[in-house]
Amino acid sequence: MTINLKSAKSPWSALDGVEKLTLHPVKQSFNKEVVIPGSKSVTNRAFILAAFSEGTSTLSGYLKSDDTYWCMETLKKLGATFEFNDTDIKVTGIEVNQLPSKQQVFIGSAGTTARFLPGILGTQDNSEIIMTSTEQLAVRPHKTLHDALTQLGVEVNYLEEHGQLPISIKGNTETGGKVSVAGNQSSQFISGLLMAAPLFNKPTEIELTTDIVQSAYVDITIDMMNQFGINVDVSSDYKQMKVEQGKYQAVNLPLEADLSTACYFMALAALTESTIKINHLNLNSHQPDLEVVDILEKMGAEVERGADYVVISGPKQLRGNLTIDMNACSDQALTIGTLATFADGPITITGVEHIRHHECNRVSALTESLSKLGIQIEEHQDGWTITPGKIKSGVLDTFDDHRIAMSLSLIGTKVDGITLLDPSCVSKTCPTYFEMLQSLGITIDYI
Ligand SMILES: O=C(O)C1=C[C@@H](OP(=O)(O)O)[C@@H](O)[C@H](O)C1
Ligand SMILES: C=C(OP(=O)(O)O)C(=O)O
Repeated sequence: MTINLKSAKSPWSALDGVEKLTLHPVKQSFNKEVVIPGSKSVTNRAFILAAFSEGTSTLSGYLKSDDTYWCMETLKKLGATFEFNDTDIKVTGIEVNQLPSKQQVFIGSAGTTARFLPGILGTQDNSEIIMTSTEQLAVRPHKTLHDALTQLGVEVNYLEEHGQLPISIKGNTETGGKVSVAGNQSSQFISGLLMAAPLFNKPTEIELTTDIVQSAYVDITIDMMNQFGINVDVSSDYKQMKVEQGKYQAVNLPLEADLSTACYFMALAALTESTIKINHLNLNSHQPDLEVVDILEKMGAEVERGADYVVISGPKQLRGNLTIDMNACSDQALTIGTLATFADGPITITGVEHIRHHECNRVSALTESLSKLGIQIEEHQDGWTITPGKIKSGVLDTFDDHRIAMSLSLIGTKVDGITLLDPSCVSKTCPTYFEMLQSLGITIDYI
């Protein structure tokens, strides 16, 4: 019998009990501002690093969503304390080697927690942690990370299916050294090895056997390790990384807004001939989805880049006849794929084969969804060619995938009769997503 759960719903989820919703097209273009919630990627890194730091960190602007809730609950069960108000959270770190001797944790559907935590847990002596998840996360790729941790002396055991969650992780007194690992399935494996590295007993050298997908997420990791007092030595081609032993030190840190979430609002402006100003955006951020600003500009949107904001204004007609390699910012492949249906010529998206192993098989899920709406979409192993055409109304599955739901919702702001099933799956990273659309004047019927 499986100990994994079906649902990642948490006290921070929204739309409890809402089975579906119907969006109504925008009647008139608008000019509005939005403030985007905190970044999932930055929040979960900050929670984990703070939980393994000496002292108490204060984190402001953290994200409240399913992924961050289960990360926090897991760290609390491991001994970290979290005291929070609406904007700040104070995290007091776990004493070295003071993990519970045996503990079971549930991490929801968060790829970040699944890949960032096992290594760190393996640095602590005398403990056995059982990591369980949703069924969705259990079957995503993990084994490459676990094999690398085994090379470094961590004991990882599969409790049900080989290569899947749940796992048990046992700490050891002899850890660290050299490890070779592939980065072409998930950048999160590299981030997880890096975050654990300073806490191993020996200095750690990581050698990459391939390029890294979405490598900017590794930059975010290195940056945040720096902020918590640890330096990483990286070769210019990212193939060699060295980390000396050290202890993370508590910090006071404002956390960045989620640029992946921001993209849906930028896309909305581009699509509806509207103007949306996104406030409190770090335009020097490492978050790779910032590249969408340039993609929208290529598609004809007007962009104003301010010191800490961006304004996107949509054109009368989005441009197509483009081929876009989205390997570096693949969380947004679905967003651009959706916008492509409204362009003036076909758009080909390449480089995103690895998103077949995200929350769902995102490549085939978009093919299925757009085909259902009558759009011509040719699926490739690493993306699609999407040819704009007349779009029908329809009831669309969201595949328990927040990005499928948020991307397909954009179609409903242009086309009558788009209904999304299980809209609360947006709670993985943005529980307030549909409320934010409503605040921009979009009418939504909840059923
Ligand atoms: O490190 C991170 O915070 C993330 C890395 C990426 O995952 P992969 O590298 O597994 O594609 C990205 O898709 C995910 O949303 C967040
Ligand atoms: C792939 C994603 O999530 P995760 O952090 O679970 O990998 C995502 O948010 O698009």
